[in-house]
Amino acid sequence: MSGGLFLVMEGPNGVGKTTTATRLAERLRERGRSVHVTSEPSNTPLGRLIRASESTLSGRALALAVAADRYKHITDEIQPALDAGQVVISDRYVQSSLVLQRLDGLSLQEIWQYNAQVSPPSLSFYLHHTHEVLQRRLNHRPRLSRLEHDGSPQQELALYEDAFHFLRERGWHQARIDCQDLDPNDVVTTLLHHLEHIERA
Ligand SMILES: Nc1ncnc2c1ncn2[C@@H]1O[C@H](COP(=O)(O)OP(=O)(O)OP(=O)(O)O)[C@@H](O)[C@H]1O
Ligand SMILES: Cc1cn([C@H]2C[C@H](O)[C@@H](COP(=O)(O)O)O2)c(=O)[nH]c1=O
Repeated sequence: MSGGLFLVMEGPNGVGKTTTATRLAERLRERGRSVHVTSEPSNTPLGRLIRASESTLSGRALALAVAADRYKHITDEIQPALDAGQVVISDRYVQSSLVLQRLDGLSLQEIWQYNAQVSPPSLSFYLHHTHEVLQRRLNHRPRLSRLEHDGSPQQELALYEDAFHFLRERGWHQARIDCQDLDPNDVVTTLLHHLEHIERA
């Protein structure tokens, strides 16, 4: 992708994607960067429809709806921000589909078919934690989504590992961040080290 820098925050439910994306944006802004934080499903009528249909839209229909939202997200929001030289941080992207749609019964190959034409990010951060901590965080939530309820942190972690290897074989730039013993600021410091490395390259 041309222009700015396209970063993606991935990892199991409750690992800290949203927290980390927000704090990374703050730290980058302090360094004078212009940052656009976004998420998938997108904050558009289609993305909001997908979120609102979470309990009823499933399997192939959900996989296709999420992929359609992603292509529109790229053309309408991500690419224009990159063209304007911004750093774009997306809370969830393709690795999420390779996990969540698999939990919903699809194969990696089918999910990839729907996502094969997307723009690869400059760097995808895969946040990782122990299943015990993830389960504890989910236990504190007032309600769980259908996929959070149907899956488990252990299952999700195993599928995220598969997805990480699957994307690596396809040449995606990814960094696996072990968040154990790291508070949110430490996680962001680790991400910034990775960014310095890719921006030097
Ligand atoms: N590094 C961290 N250390 C301790 N707690 C954290 C850390 N990162 C996030 N948390 C806490 O974990 C909880 C889940 O964080 P967050 O909502 O950012 O996760 P998420 O991955 O975006 O979740 P979801 O995928 O379900 O939306 C929050 O209570 C947050 O404050
Ligand atoms: C990106 C993406 C999202 N989903 C679904 C799964 C959840 O219902 C929401 C994401 O909500 P969260 O607040 O970020 O946990 O969207 C999906 O099924 N597949 C995807 O690739």
